[in-house]
Amino acid sequence: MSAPFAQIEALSVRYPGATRPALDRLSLTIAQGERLAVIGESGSGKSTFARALAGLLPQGSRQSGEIHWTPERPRPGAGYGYVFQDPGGSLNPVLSIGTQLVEVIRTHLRLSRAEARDRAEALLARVQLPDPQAALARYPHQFSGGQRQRIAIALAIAAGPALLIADEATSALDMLVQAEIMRLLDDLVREMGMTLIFITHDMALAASLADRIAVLRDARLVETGPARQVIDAPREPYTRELLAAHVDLRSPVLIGQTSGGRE
Ligand SMILES: Nc1ncnc2c1ncn2[C@@H]1O[C@H](COP(=O)(O)OP(=O)(O)OP(=O)(O)O)[C@@H](O)[C@H]1O
Repeated sequence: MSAPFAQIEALSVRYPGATRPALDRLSLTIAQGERLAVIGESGSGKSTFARALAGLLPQGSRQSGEIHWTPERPRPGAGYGYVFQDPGGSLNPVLSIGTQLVEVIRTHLRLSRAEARDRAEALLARVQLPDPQAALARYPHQFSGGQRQRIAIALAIAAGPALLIADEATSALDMLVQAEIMRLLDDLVREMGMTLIFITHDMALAASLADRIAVLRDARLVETGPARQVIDAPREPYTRELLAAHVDLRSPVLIGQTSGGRE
């Protein structure tokens, strides 16, 4: 394994007023540049794990255990970008796309307004948004769900983060659009050398995109290993159950098989 990016030791999280932990003594090492898929049923703690890594837990949550970051804890912007399931989580409905991108870019990079605008347009082109120049002047509601997610990705990567966290980034989208967005994320992660942590219900996506898979169940990490090994030879009965529930897993995945333009 290459150098560690985050060494997580016995990480537990309890939300305010909750009787049970949402994450229970999770230990895991994330390598620099790896693509880690976190899978598990609804409520198993996947988003809690992602939020804890990003320091985005709600106020009053109790977190214990340790996370050792190399070289240091990533901050929003150049440290990490976060893509939420609902692009509404990242987009401000009352500001134009250009204003939002330029603000993020200027907060994190020393660029003039004109340079930031050029970069914003280039980012929109990179996430394959049609007519990026015109898109800068538009507002979030003027785009489809898939396009909004592309814009949210552009915002998340605008400052060139070392880590990208994608929390069910495609599950609100139809299958073909999902595949296109995941392919885009895959390309961006390779191009920019980012570490990727992506949360999904979808074993097929995890199998096609991840180097490693972590399986959560009831707040605990039940299995982790190289993606192929977890898929082909799961150690835990629970992982086998998850796999069995995905009858389509061994059929060809959509990533790499679609062409743009479905949004
Ligand atoms: N803000 C919160 N306050 C209290 N409890 C919460 C909060 N967010 C999540 N929980 C609880 O913590 C547990 C883990 O939730 P989490 O959202 O991490 O699961 P998940 O695996 O991401 O689920 P999903 O796939 O449905 O998003 C669940 O029991 C959930 O109800």
